[in-house]
Amino acid sequence: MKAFPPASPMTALGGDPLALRLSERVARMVSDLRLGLPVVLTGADGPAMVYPVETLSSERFAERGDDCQLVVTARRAEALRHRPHEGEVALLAVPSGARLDWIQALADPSRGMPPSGALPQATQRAPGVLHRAAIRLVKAAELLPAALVATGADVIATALRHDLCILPAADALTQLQLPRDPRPVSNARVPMLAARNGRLHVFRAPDGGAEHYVVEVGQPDRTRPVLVRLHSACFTGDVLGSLKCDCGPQLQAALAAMEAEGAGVLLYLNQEGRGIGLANKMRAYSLQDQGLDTVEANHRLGFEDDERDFRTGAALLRQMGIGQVRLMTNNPAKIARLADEGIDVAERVPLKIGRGPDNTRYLDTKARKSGHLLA
Ligand SMILES: Nc1nc2c(ncn2[C@@H]2O[C@H](COP(=O)(O)OP(=O)(O)OP(=O)(O)O)[C@@H](O)[C@H]2O)c(=O)[nH]1
Ligand SMILES: [Zn+2]
Repeated sequence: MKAFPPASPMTALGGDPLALRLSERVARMVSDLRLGLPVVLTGADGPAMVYPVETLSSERFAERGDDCQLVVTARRAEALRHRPHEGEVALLAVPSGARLDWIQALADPSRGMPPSGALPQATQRAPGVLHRAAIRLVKAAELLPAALVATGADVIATALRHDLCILPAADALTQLQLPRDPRPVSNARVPMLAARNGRLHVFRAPDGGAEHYVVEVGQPDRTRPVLVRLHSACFTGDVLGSLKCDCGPQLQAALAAMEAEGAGVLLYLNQEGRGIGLANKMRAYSLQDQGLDTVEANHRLGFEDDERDFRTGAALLRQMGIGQVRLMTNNPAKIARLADEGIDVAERVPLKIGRGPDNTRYLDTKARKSGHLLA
């Protein structure tokens, strides 16, 4: 077998500054998958070509080779009426004559459930690190959480011939699980309707991933707990004024409370749709229009209820020099995650606003299933 590029985390530290770091290689993989390109992961059973189900073209699908399996999350496998899976992912058989349409329908509930006779069988093989890494990669690309994994003798040769990204699956998985500490880029004064004395700080992930924003109101006293809101991006609620959730009113009320107290910090975390991305959130909304609640819809798509990583929020607070907070939230998980990261949550400040006829079911589901506090 031809040698393929080494990719240990030390790659770039040894000497050559142009050598790609592991984080950069993983970031490239994520962009390639969004483009519909395959990437190669190597594991205990050899190398495998990993194809993103959502963005795959039929021409590329036709080149996949015979030994091919569909990797989905355990949640999606259960939605496809497979027995409960213990691990994070499940492996389903792809018959050699399978059509791309059929595979995409298995990944995408908006295409309707295939008839029971057309559901795939589980494979005899147990999923491993390579399959977990494949799912984490497509999730990081904010695609439907499904990938085709194809093995064969010439995977590495093909990858080298076509300049495809190659990485050991274990390294990719480790990298994807690391916190991504954003770095400050720029900041400037932004007077807002709700808070005149505002300053917007832009932070960027070192791997080129999503930017996150910190809105600082006034000049918070860092020696005492700072009034803080961790707000996750909600294009529909924050920008469009959607009535399906309470995000827009919460955002404005948090800024107004900071203005009233004279100081505070709002983190605007770009983890749209509780971390699944806007396209998947709209898929979840379609499922909600068919009667599923917000948690069931995420599960039907193959996601967990909440895919956010609040380590980013803690890192932003540290960057802003804030160690103690009075957190504006109804979500106890946010308090727990910040505390895990060493942030002292001195007080929870409830943020009850924006309930209406269009979001009653959503807010009640969050209270019943996700532990949100009603008072
Ligand atoms: N997947 C999914 N995400 C949703 C849905 N409705 C709203 N969201 C997202 O949920 C997130 C709401 O985040 P936050 O405002 O931080 O709220 P929270 O976790 O409920 O907690 P608090 O508001 O602090 O009590 C945003 O990222 C929204 O885009 C939905 O039905 N499905
Ligand atoms: Zn919202």
